[in-house]
Amino acid sequence: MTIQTDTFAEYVIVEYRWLIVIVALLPISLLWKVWSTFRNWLVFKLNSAPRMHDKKVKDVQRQVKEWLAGDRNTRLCTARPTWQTMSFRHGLYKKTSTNISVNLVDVLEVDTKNMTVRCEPLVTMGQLSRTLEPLGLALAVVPELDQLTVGGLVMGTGVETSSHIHGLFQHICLQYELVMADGSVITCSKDERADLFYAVPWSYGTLGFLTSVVIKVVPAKKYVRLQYESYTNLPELAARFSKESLSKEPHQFVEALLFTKDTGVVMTGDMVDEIGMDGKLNSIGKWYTEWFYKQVERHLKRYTAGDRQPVVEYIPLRDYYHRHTRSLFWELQDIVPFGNNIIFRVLFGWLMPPEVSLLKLTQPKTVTKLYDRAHIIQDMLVPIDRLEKAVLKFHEEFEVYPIWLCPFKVLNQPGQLRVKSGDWQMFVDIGVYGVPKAKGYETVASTRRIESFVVQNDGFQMLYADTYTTLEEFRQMFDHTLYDKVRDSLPFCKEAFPEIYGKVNRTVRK
Ligand SMILES: Cc1cc2nc3c(=O)[nH]c(=O)nc-3n(C[C@H](O)[C@H](O)[C@H](O)COP(=O)(O)OP(=O)(O)OC[C@H]3O[C@@H](n4cnc5c(N)ncnc54)[C@H](O)[C@@H]3O)c2cc1C
Ligand SMILES: NC(=O)C1=CN([C@@H]2O[C@H](COP(=O)(O)OP(=O)(O)OC[C@H]3O[C@@H](n4cnc5c(N)ncnc54)[C@H](OP(=O)(O)O)[C@@H]3O)[C@@H](O)[C@H]2O)C=CC1
Ligand SMILES: CC(C)=CCC[C@@H](C)[C@H]1CC[C@@]2(C)C3=C(CC[C@]12C)[C@@]1(C)CC[C@H](O)C(C)(C)[C@@H]1CC3
Repeated sequence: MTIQTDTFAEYVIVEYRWLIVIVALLPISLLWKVWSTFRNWLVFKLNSAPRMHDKKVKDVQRQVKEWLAGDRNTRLCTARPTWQTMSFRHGLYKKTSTNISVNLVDVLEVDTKNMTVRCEPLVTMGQLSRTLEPLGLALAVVPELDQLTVGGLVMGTGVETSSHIHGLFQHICLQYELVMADGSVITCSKDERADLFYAVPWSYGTLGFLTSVVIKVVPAKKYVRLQYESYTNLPELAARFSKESLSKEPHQFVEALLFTKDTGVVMTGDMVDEIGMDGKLNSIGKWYTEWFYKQVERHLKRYTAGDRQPVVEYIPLRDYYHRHTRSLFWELQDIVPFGNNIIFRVLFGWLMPPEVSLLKLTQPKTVTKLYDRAHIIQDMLVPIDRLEKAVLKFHEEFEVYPIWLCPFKVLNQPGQLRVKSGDWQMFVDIGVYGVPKAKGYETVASTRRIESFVVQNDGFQMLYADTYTTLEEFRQMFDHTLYDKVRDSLPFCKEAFPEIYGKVNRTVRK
């Protein structure tokens, strides 16, 4: 890790964090994975979940009604411990609010006729892709870290390399079932209580408690045929990336990784059932294989060394979906520096990655301090025509590589996201995760400058990471018109839940 430390103690804690990870976290993570995989399998096989669902929803209602009957001097939030979530920080509001246990963890029904899956909010992406794969199905958008939950992705947001076709996670959700602040259970969809349906995404649990979601699925095939095209010039890379994202007949998956300001690899993929003659099988999910982004970097190096042929590979579908899980994008290299070493991979690779929740739970204060000072984790979402300009601005302020680029469509629907005109607008997610090398980098000031760049360019920010915006700026970034109207109309809603900003701003997150 290239972070500078002030004291020797800090140095030891940071440099040897891997020791704690190897000795304690990986074995505990393994036990947890074995237990939860077995439990999910058993519940789904016994098909007990649909019968239990109503009972579990009633229990959520009971808790809300108890709060209603009391003095109501606290607000409500889910009881999911903040260390278990995929957000970067711990939400302080959990300590001061009444915690409602929404312990709903099951896939309820796969409807192959209507091509939907109904599931409960704590179902994870890994669990869903594992359940759907044997049925020849997949979610239309599979946010790639497999500990992400359906509830978090609905109430926050989810984006993936098929989002240039299907939109964000919210755009593949067809119906929500919620327990409201008055204790009632309601469902909403585009045809039933449409205002509520469109206000739920990005509401961060401030309208009601989600208890089930109906999500669109698509037919799946065995492999993804992935083509890697390397570039050594940003305008050319940006042009190729945009053209593919906006094409009338685009590839099913589009993604790019930038390794410097001027070099990167554009990846386009399609599902196929057979391995063609133009490429080899690459099972990137196997425990001994090199981390995915390192493999991509190798293609770029080969290209700059003079081998100009685009490379084609066939990747098993589920391996593709979870391609960034094993290395948590490139965040794990700072925590387990030798994690990608061949000997480590062969011996212990199957234990990776440690559970993010356990990493969060055991994070020493010193590490938090260092991440505050010298680490950036942000996903900024800007219209795709600003891609080049945005990369240059990110380079100036952060200089962090790799940069993740993922195109996504925002449908022109009511809600928190603004679209200029037409039925939809194409955006790009620019993900920066790592240690900034830019001269004069200062976490708050640099992030504030990027935030205002994003607002000026009609973009917005993912809220699992830190936002330093003021309430006014936040309301400028996200359209609150429908959200405010819905909150005004829902009984007890304002008493029960803070505004979104009250749950995501930096001062309520530790
Ligand atoms: C007890 C145990 C023993 C294992 N032994 C071996 C072994 O001998 N050889 C071996 O190859 N693997 C081994 N693994 C790892 C496992 O086979 C692979 O990680 C597989 O991808 C996990 O799939 P899953 O659905 O069982 O688990 P999951 O619970 O879905 O995943 C386990 C972890 O692997 C990650 N993961 C899941 N699928 C993928 C994927 N396709 N690509 C990238 N990451 C993924 C997830 O992020 C998760 O953290 C072992 C795992 C366990 C729990
Ligand atoms: N590829 C991608 O798209 C990625 C997305 N992310 C982000 O990660 C987050 C998801 O992480 P995850 O750990 O799954 O979710 P979290 O537990 O962090 O939940 C996120 C928010 O959703 C609310 N929420 C979750 N479940 C319910 C429910 N049943 N009812 C009401 N509110 C609920 C939470 O409310 P409360 O605070 O009350 O618990 C919280 O405000 C999202 O913000 C997502 O954008 C992160 C990485 C990648
Ligand atoms: C939209 C997309 C694709 C987002 C990808 C986000 C990932 C890079 C994020 C999600 C969770 C995340 C914030 C996390 C971390 C790194 C970046 C992650 C993995 C780490 C592991 C960094 C190290 C920290 O000590 C700590 C353990 C708290 C966090 C946990 C969450």
